[in-house]
Amino acid sequence: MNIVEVVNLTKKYEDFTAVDNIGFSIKKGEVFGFLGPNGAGKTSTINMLTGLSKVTEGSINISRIDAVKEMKKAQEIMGIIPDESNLYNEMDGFENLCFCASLYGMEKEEREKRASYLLKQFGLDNTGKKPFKAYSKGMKRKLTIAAGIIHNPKILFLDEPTTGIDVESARQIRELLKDLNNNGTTIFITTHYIEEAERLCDRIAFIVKGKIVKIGTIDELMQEVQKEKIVQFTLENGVLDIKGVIQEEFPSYRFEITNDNTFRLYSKENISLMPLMKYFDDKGLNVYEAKIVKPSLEEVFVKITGIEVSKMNKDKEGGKK
Ligand SMILES: Nc1ncnc2c1ncn2[C@@H]1O[C@H](COP(=O)(O)OP(=O)(O)OP(=O)(O)O)[C@@H](O)[C@H]1O
Repeated sequence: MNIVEVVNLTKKYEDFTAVDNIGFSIKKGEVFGFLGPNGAGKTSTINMLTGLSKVTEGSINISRIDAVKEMKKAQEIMGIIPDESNLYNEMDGFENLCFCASLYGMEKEEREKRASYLLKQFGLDNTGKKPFKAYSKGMKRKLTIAAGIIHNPKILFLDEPTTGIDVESARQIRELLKDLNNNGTTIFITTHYIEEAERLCDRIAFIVKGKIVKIGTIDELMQEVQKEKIVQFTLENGVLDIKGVIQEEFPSYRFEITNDNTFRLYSKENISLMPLMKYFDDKGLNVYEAKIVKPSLEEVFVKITGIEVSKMNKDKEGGKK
């Protein structure tokens, strides 16, 4: 079942089209990622989905609510984590969370319980009376996420949640998001980190210059560029003298030696391991490892979008955030 359906969505800033007639849906319970470089239109899209910015054209349906017409109602089931924190500098973590909870109408006892629980879950329970402004970037981001889920939203929207923070905090945030998702929260996340999209997302949309150029599960995206199946074998003995023999025995596979002990078989069809293993066994060749070789998501991204990944990260780190 789809929890989000977006059709023909467009965002214009005067004459400039930042989001150009995009459409996608998000299934209940999945982690859906928007992956794209600086200026691709990720923030403009998430801001329209969450009501932080006006839709120029198109429709957004969230949990059967027409979010263009009834955004307030749709927002009740959303958690929104913007790219910049919206918390109060002078308040400590507990006070900030209690304040957010009060905005959702939670009773004092309930909000204090929830605030304490989240501080503990996010590893911020030892910050005491420290005001938000004295938090590190990673701590700030964690508290901002905790505030965004204070009301147990059904769907969480996060705009680049790990950009510009330390590696350990980023790892903790990904773990927390995984836990939330395992407990049933649907997640929409924008990122320019390919590894992050690969680690977290069930499905990914590649967005470039305001347009979605591809959507799929990681396997589907990989298949897009991988025209042949590849299996790599590593033998304990050398492989140089078996090339001709294998090619003769298994003529439908293409054979390539990658180093002294390793070779690869390529085929348009599935490669069946059993007959190969039996063949090697009969010949007294010990297989040390047999593994399926898949392209990396980075290769897929570069091939589909034509954007060099190193360029994407550099632009971003030197960019506005
Ligand atoms: N308020 C605005 N007025 C005019 N142009 C805007 C405005 N906000 C964004 N843009 C432009 O729209 C395009 C998309 O920006 P957006 O912030 O949505 O991209 P993004 O993928 O989130 O990139 P980033 O990660 O750098 O924020 C960019 O060219 C940006 O300069």
